[in-house]
Amino acid sequence: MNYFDLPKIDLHCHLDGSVRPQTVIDLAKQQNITLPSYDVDEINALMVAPETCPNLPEYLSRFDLPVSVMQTAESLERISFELFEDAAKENVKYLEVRFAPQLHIQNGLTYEQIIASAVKGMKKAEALYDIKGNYILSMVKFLPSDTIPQVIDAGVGLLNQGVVAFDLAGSELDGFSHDYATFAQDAKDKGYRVTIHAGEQGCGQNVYEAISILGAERIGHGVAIKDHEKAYNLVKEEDVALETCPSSNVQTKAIPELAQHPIKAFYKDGVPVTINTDNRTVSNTTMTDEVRKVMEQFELNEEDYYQIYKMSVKHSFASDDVKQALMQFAK
Ligand SMILES: O=c1[nH]cnc2c1ncn2[C@@H]1O[C@H](CO)[C@@H](O)[C@H]1O
Ligand SMILES: [Zn+2]
Repeated sequence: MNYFDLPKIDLHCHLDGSVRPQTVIDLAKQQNITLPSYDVDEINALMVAPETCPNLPEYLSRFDLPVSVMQTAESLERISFELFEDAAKENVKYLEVRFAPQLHIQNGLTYEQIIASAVKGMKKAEALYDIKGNYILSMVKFLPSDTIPQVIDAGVGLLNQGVVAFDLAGSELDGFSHDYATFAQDAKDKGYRVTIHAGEQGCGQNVYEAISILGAERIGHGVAIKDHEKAYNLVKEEDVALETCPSSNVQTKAIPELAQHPIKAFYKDGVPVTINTDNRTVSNTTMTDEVRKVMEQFELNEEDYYQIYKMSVKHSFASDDVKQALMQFAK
């Protein structure tokens, strides 16, 4: 099967984890930011996480460098454009990108400016390439939560015009959902869809709570439900799609090795699964690579692929028109 040519959908991709190394260098020079090196391979090596990290926090440390150059409207717009361009060039037809506006205020940008810049870059790419997209606003749990309502409000003006959903990202402590219930409710009341990182580093109970307390319609990763019957059953009952990111899951030790990824068992048992990159640079991957890895490791065929593709369409936060167009690519 030609994985490059397949139409692909990525529902879980972080902007700051998917920056071209050369762009980090260009932007640092423009902004007079000192880098540890100006060699593209060395910068790349600093941004790519090891194939197996000791843990998720070690993986997350790789975001500091790209985030340092993502503090202006121009840089956010450029990085957003380039991410959509890179994805379009490998036949990704629909891409939901997430990022944390809270991480981009170091030079005084407002949350509105930050969100608008990312959306502007996406729209430029949509006009040029055969790709559609949307933005998900991630709230990072390692920052104080008091600014979350401001981020939610800042995105409302672009809701369903480039912004679609609310997410929680960052390291995962047991029981975190209890601390974010009012924020997720606020987002839902204002028209956001909800996806939550859960069951990645943490336990299956976190997935159960992300759905039952935060109203998650999709779960980022969710691998831990394999050991948690209550969460597993709730995911099935509520038809919550798992945003699976195979390479990232190996790197962060969410699973010991790809062969032990539960994606095939989930798929065969009717759990809605999708295949995604998580971070194109930090995980040193592409959608083509992620699809290839899953298909070859688990001996899935073209029919299986299109089943998964259709699940991605169904569970995407795209408009009905876009979903209909995406279905045209399916066999
Ligand atoms: O796999 C992941 N799990 C949890 N948090 C993540 C993952 N990848 C990235 N981020 C976090 O999300 C922020 C916004 O994009 C990133 O800065 C990083 O801290
Ligand atoms: Zn993620």
